[in-house]
Amino acid sequence: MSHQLTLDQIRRAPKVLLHDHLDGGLRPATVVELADAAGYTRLPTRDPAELGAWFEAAADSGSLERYLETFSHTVGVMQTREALTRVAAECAEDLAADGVVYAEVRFAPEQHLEAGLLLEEVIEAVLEGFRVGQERAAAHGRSIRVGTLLTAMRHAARSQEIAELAVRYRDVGVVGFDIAGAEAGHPPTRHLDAFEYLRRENAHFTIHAGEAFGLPSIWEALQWCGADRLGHGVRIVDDIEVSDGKARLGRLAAYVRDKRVPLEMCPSSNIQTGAAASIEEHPIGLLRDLRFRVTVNTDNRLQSGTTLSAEFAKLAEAFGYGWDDLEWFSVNAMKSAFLPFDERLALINGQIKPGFARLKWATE
Ligand SMILES: O=c1[nH]cnc2c1ncn2[C@H]1C[C@H](O)[C@@H](CO)O1
Ligand SMILES: [Zn+2]
Repeated sequence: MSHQLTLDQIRRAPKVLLHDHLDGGLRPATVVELADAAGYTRLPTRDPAELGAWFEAAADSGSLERYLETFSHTVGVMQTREALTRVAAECAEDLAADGVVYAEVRFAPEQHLEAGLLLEEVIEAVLEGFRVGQERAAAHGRSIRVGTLLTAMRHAARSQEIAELAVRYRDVGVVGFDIAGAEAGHPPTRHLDAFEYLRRENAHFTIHAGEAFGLPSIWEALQWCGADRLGHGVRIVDDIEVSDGKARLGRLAAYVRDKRVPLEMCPSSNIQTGAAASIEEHPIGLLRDLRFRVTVNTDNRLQSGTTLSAEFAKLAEAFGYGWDDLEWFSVNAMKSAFLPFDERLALINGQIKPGFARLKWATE
C-alpha cells in the first residue's frame, strides 16, 4: 500500500487551498503581456521562462522583506480592471487544472490604485475574474469554487476601510479578511480596530503570523485580535519541546491544538523566506504527527514555482505521506474554510471523500 504517490496522481485528488495570493500566482507569460500593454518597463526580462526563473531566484532570499520586493512587478502590472479580471480568471483556471476544488485567494485592494481605480472597482474586477475562471473551468469539466479574502497591508493604515469592504462584499464572493506584509515591527495589534469591527460583524479573518516573527506574533493574533486562522503559524513549534520522542506543549501551543486553530502552512515559501530550513525539517511533520489542525498551501505559486499538488508531492516524498494523509489535510482545510458549515460539509461529503475513495480504490 505504501507506494510513493506521484505528482500526476496527486493532481487528480480533490484538494483545498486556503492560502494563495492573487498577486503571487500570475503566469510569467501573463506578466510579460500585461507589462507590454501597460508600458511597464521595469521587468528584469521579457522572456517568460527567464522571468519565471527570476521570480523564484529573487524570492529565494532567506528574508521575508526581500521575498516581498518581488511583488512590485506583479502588483505593477495589475493596475487596470482588464488586468485584474484576467489574472483572477487565469488563477481560477490554473487552480482547477491542478485539481483544486475549493480555494480562498487573497489580495490587497489598496495596492491596485496606481492608475486611478477605486477600491470597489478593484474588488469587482477580481470577483468578475473569478466568476469567468470558474465558468471556463466548468466548461472543461473541472469544478472549482473560489472565495476571495481581502488583505490589508500591515505596514499601512487602511485596514479598517478594507475590513468594511470585506463585510460589504461578503454576499457576493468575499469570504474573509487578512493582513499581510513584513511581520517584524508591524504587530497585528496595530489593526485592532479592524479586527474588533469584523468580530462585531460576525465576519471571518486570518492573520499572517508566526512566519518571520515568533510566538508573540501568534499570541497577539489569537488572543488580542481573535484570528480564526493563522497564516503560516510555523513558529508555534518554538513552544513545543521534544525529548526522548515525547513532545511537551507550552500553553500557547496547547491552546492552538486544543482550539483546533487552523494553520495555513506553506512549505516552499517558508524555505525561501528562511522560516524553515528544508522540507524534511519543516515543522509540518511534527505538527501533523501531533494532530494540530494543519493545512497545506501554496502562498505564492509564481515566486515558489509551485502548485498545491507539487507541495503535496514534496511532503509525500519527505514524510512518506499517502492518500490517507492527503485526505486528512484536505478535510482539515475544508473544515477550516470561511464558507457556511452546510456548504463545507457538502464539499467534504460530495467531492473530497468520494474523490479520495476513487483514487484509493484505483491505486490499491
Ligand atoms: O508569506 C507572506 N507573508 C507576508 N506577506 C505576504 C506573503 N506572501 C505575500 N505577501 C504579501 C505580498 C502581496 O503583495 C500581499 C497581498 O497579496 O501580501
Ligand atoms: Zn501569504
